[in-house]
Order: sequence, then structure tokens, then C-alpha cells
Amino acid sequence: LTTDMLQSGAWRDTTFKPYNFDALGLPPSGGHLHPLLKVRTQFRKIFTQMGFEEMPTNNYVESSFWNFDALFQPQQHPARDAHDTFFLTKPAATPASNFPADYLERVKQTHQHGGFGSIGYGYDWKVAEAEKNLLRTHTTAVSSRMLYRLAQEGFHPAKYFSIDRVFRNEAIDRTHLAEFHQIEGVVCDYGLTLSDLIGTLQQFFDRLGLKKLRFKPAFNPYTEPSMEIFSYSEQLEKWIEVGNSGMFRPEMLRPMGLPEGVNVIAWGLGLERPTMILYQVDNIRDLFGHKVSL
Ligand SMILES: COC[C@@H]1[C@H](c2ccc(C#Cc3ccccc3)cc2)[C@@H]2CN(C(=O)Nc3ccc(OC4CC4)cc3)C[C@@H](O)[C@@H](O)CN12
Repeated sequence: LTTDMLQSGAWRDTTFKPYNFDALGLPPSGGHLHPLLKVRTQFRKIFTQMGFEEMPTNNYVESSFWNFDALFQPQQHPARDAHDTFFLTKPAATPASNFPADYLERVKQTHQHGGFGSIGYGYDWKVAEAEKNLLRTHTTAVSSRMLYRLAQEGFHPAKYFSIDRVFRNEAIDRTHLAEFHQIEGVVCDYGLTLSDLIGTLQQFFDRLGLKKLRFKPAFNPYTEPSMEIFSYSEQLEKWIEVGNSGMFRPEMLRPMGLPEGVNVIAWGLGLERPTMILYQVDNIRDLFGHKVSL
């Protein structure tokens, strides 16, 4: 039966087969959860089982102060250039009156002259640099806010985690976009050492099915020592990089007011890479971005 038959009236002398009311309709295509969000739930479960509390990460816009200065990342560090970071023009700055004045002063002193056994960087720290707004380059900016709050509200041992979007002004390719989801774990307590970090990482990655870990010395401006984490993937039958880690430096922790003897171990990884491996996706655009084809 066509519109032409209806308009011309040809339908009148056409015999049609009887309507089959028992015919099954087309199966409706059910929706499905996005793989990234399913893997995010998996990571949330792992952290929760390990007793970690999720950090509030609902601010993509951050000040350079919390994203860099609070982490003892020097103001002339290349990561702070526009070629690596998305700086905002409106609002371009968070007035320094928003930062705790005494804490800001301790951060400034630590960058300039060190303290707590550190010699600092010896440069002239500029508040205007710390006021610049940006799209956070890591969720470690949230960790710095949480650690400061923990110190100010009365320290107690704590375990935090975050899983959320971060933004880097970098070249994009098959496996890298200008934004990705960072996963970060943080443990703060008295007397933590590198072996606590290694043990925590083994617990964490074991729950991901990654049994064999290897650690390689690395550098981060805000952690010392730092280690890159590698694991043997049975699925890919090769050693793969699975994250980075370290112990936050005293130049970051002491100005916050965390008590003497308190150390903080932390590690980070991405959400896209594990999702691409678990769901056998080889182009990140099939997973995330403006042209998703699932
Ligand atoms: C600019 O890119 C950064 C991102 C992302 C990353 C790297 C480091 C950190 C960090 C940190 C950190 C360090 C010290 C203290 C606090 C945080 C966070 C994210 C992943 C880190 N990486 C990464 O996730 N790899 C990975 C993780 C899990 C995994 O599981 C599979 C089921 C088997 C597989 C792979 C390693 C690479 O993918 C790397 O090329 C991309 N990295």
C-alpha cells in the first residue's frame, strides 16, 4: 500500500493479504550505559571497598593557586604555560582575597625561600600569577583543597579519591584528547612511607586484575620520591604503563598546616586507557568526544 495507490484509488481493486496481528514487532533498541561511566563505577567500587571517600570535583574552573602554587609547582614551570594549560579570559582571575591570607603567605615564602629543610626556588613569587583562572589540569588541585581543609578542620587520618575531567592544552591524537578523566587516590596518616604507597598500589591494581607491578623512578614537581607504575597485562600480553605516584613534598604539606610526622601518599591514572583496553576500543574518538560511534 503506497501513497500513490491511496491518492489514485488503485487500492480499491487490489487484494491485500490479511493483517497478521501475531507478527512480532521490530525489537526496540534498548539504551546502554556509556563504557566510560561503567568503568568509572568499577573504580568507585574499588575505592569504596578500600575505605576511600570521594572528593567533591564539581568545579572544572580552578585558580592557578590551588592547581599549581599550593602544590609547590613553580610559577615559571613549563606546565603552567598556555601551551599546556587552558587559561580563562572571563573571569580571568580569582582575587587573592579568596585565598586564606595566612596560607597564601606561607605558600609565597615556601616558593621563595623554602623552609622545613627545603631551600625553595629562590624566585620572586607573584600573586597575580596565582590568581589566574584555568581549566584544572589535574584533580590533584582538588586533593590540595581537601588536604588544606583537613589540616584546618583538625587533622585525622583520611583516604580520599577523585574521578573526573581534567583539561590539557596538548596535541590530540588517536589516544589523546585535550581532556581526559583522571583518577586519583590519596592517603594521609602519620608515618606513611614508600612501602605503604607500594602496598596500597598493589591492593588497588590487584582489584583491576593487574597482579604484577613494577615501579620506575620518576619526577613530579609536587611529589618526592615519585614512581611510574607498570603492570603486565595478560590481555595485551605486554607490560603497560598504568599510572604515576609519589609522596607529596613537605613544601606542599607543611604550609597547609598538616601536623609534623604526617605524610601523604598519592597516585593517579586515567579512565580512558583502561576503558579502551577493557572494551577493546582502539580509537579514543569511538569512546569520547563530539563524534562518538558506539
Ligand atoms: C597526560 O596523560 C596522563 C594520562 C593518565 C594519567 C597519568 C598520570 C596521572 C597522575 C598522577 C599523580 C601522581 C602523583 C600524585 C598524584 C597524582 C594521572 C593520569 C594516564 C595514565 N595511564 C593509565 O591510566 N594507564 C592505564 C591504567 C589502567 C589500566 O587498566 C587496564 C585494565 C587493564 C590500563 C592502563 C598511563 C598511560 O595511559 C598514559 O599514556 C596516559 N596517562
